[in-house]
Amino acid sequence: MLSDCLLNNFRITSQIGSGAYGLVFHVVDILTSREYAIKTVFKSSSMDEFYNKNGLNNNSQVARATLLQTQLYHFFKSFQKKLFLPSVDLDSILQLTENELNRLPHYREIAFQLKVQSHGNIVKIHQVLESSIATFIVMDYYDRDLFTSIVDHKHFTNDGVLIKKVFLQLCSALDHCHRLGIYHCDIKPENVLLDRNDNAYLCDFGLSTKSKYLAPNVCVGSSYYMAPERILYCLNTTTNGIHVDECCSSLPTDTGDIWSLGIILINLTCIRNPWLKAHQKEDNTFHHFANDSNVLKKILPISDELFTVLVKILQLNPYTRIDIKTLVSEVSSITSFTREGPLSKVPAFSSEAYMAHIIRNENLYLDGLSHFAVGKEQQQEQEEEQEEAEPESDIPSTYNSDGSMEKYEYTNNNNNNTFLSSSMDSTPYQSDIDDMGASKDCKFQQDTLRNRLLCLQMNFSTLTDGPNEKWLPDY
Ligand SMILES: Nc1ncnc2c1ncn2[C@@H]1O[C@H](COP(=O)(O)OP(=O)(O)OP(=O)(O)O)[C@@H](O)[C@H]1O
Repeated sequence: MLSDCLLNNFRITSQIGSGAYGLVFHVVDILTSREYAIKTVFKSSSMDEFYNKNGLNNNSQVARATLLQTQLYHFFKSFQKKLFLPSVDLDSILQLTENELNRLPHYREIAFQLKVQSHGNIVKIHQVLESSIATFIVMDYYDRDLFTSIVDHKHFTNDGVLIKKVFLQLCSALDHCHRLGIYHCDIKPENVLLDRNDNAYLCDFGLSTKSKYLAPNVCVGSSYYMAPERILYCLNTTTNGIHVDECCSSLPTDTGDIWSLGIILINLTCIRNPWLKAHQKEDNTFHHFANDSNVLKKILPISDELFTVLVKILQLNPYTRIDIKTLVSEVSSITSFTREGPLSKVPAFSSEAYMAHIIRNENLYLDGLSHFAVGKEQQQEQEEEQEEAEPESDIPSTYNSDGSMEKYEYTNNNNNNTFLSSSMDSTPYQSDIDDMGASKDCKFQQDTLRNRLLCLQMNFSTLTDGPNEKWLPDY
């Protein structure tokens, strides 16, 4: 419905996702032909107005997505399908105070992602465009998510090295977020994207928080992946293993993310979830696991080695859960994921292989090196054995012949200091270039468009002050 609509220099080609408050589109930059994803986050005030005006209730997810599409379509249509919107200076979003973020909750997601996106395994935001009904977040585009890749493409069933690579990259990204005081709180395969070389990128910071501690039973996240203390936190030491003296009004947030990593490790190795939710009263399987962790070995085809690691992750007591650094080290050195089949034998990562896969987080890499130095000879032997056993054609095509990965080019997008603190009217307006698609080869018009976009960069204060106040939702 929205295909062929133009948003600045981005042509919308298709819708690729939808969530509670927004829609995600695949777009192509008509100036560079590069692909991007644009996440459209609707302002709740404009949503409420729309629902009220049309006498609708906004409970169903499908109904919401359809209504969001309709609302956006009408918005584009009123500007002849060509919107020209100002971009918000990214640095100014990073400077927003807690008060300002409370007034603009959808900017919290953007601010947190901007804060951590220097890490190579986190989806990068390039621009934020503002309009009266929604904020448009321009991000790098990846055509697969981890869920589709695991479940539909069965991409990991035969490749233990790939499992390690993706999982360790994810650990690295999360460790980076935690070091910067950002806790994701919605780690799940749908929120991990993959590029053509099977590198992982964490996205959707919509539920992330800066709170180092959360109250027990704060139900945040997605049910399969949520830690037990977020669902049902009870004081009974005999059923949940948490010592009474450790029960308090708040529990660490980071260990909740680590629990979710454990479920993802099960997804990657077994293509299934262990339980529907970590609720002892409502989920029988989880209830049995809480009483005896050996249940995991009965319901999943996991090796003893993987079982040992999983038990350290899926500790009911958030204080005794494994930390990310140890987790990285243990998963790196694992030699079997399953009891039988292609994942029953996987190579332990040498320090070189580890470096090639996890180079994106220097802290994690440098601190983890000592672990690999010890067992290096043994690992070399294992690798040689592996080489002998496997024909060269079994090496995934995403690796170079020496086993290393293609270098990821990270370009820093800190060119926003060119913004003008413009006091212009920020109402979206139609582009005065008649057909931007047809003007692709015309350098003059391209330059005009570029200049136009540059001039339209604005400081956040221009959105929150004066005449632009009308863009702010009514909280
Ligand atoms: N940068 C991207 N590249 C490609 N696809 C993306 C990108 N960002 C998001 N998507 C797709 O859109 C879906 C929804 O995105 P996202 O999770 O950010 O939105 P959301 O509104 O927070 O959704 P939810 O409410 O389900 O968490 C993702 O699961 C993914 O499939």
